Amino acid sequence: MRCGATRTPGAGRMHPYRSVLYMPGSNPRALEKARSLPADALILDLEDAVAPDAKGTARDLVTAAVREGGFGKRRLLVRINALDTEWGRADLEAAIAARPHGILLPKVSRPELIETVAAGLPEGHPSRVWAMMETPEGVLNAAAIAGAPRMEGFVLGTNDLAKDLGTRHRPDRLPLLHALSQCLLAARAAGLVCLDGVYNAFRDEAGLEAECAQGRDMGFDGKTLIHPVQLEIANRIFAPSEEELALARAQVAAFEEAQAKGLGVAVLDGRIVENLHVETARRTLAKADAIARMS
Ligand SMILES: CC(C)(COP(=O)(O)OP(=O)(O)OC[C@H]1O[C@@H](n2cnc3c(N)ncnc32)[C@H](O)[C@@H]1OP(=O)(O)O)[C@@H](O)C(=O)NCCC(=O)NCCSC(=O)C[C@H](O)C(=O)O
Ligand SMILES: [Mg+2]
Repeated sequence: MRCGATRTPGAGRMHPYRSVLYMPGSNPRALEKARSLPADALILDLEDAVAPDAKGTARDLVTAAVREGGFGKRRLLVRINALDTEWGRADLEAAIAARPHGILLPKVSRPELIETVAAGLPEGHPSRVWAMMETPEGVLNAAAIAGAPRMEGFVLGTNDLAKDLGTRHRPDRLPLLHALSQCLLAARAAGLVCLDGVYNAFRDEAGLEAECAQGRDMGFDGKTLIHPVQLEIANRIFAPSEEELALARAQVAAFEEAQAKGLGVAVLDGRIVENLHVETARRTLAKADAIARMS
């Protein structure tokens, strides 16, 4: 999907990630409901959404749900507790045994953590590694983390990041923009998926829509979400619009026509269309196809 990435895209890159819904692993009703919700991916959470005395139950529920399946084309990530907590090692072992699409590690600050987890995945194991980017040290090490083995994606943890940076929450997210951009740069350089953080006020539709549009314009693949009511907005904002698709088709057609005449550049409505624009156009069309395949 990310044709401009410097690494050959894996199968995960061909999947849309417009909407990625967290659900507490301790909530069987939410786990069941998730099988029919219109999310591109799900994060079955064992970390912050789960109270300490429910950690063991959540681990059992989540791994049973992954094994049972029934989630259709939705990709499944299991977010485990940090390996230096009392639950982390058991979570990792259980997640490896359950074989979700991705194992999401919280509060990743250094590439060595990814290397350790990747080394524990048996040869040919299907799970890829994902990193929560939510500590100042992690953001500073983003390129090294992105380049670590088995990595497939970054998830921005904007709540933890704001806490550690001491920033205030602002609608324009100005205090976080440097960190968001740095993680995006690192992810793109390594050909990874990159997902924006959550919008906490889940009943505030206008606020969510604005933040999704900002994340989309920055280049994120999609938004992480905390409540099903947020799905429609993320799915709509992160999908190519009809206007974008029409432009993409026209650019491809104009360029192919120019090429047939032996030209390297086309002109469409007074603007040049070069190879690189066609690459973007084809990516837009491929994204729409991938979204269509979700239903
Ligand atoms: C925020 C919530 C606690 C609200 O829950 P609730 O009051 O139950 O909401 P509703 O009554 O409106 O729910 C309506 C129905 O939808 C289901 N539901 C609710 N949330 C989810 C969900 N996330 N996934 C699936 N289904 C969900 C309810 O079960 C109801 O179903 P029904 O019975 O059929 O009517 C709750 O939404 C929630 O717990 N959300 C997830 C919170 C979470 O995961 N937080 C951790 C991730 S965020 C984070 O950690 C970010 C990062 O690390 C950072 O640092 O930024
Ligand atoms: Mg967090």
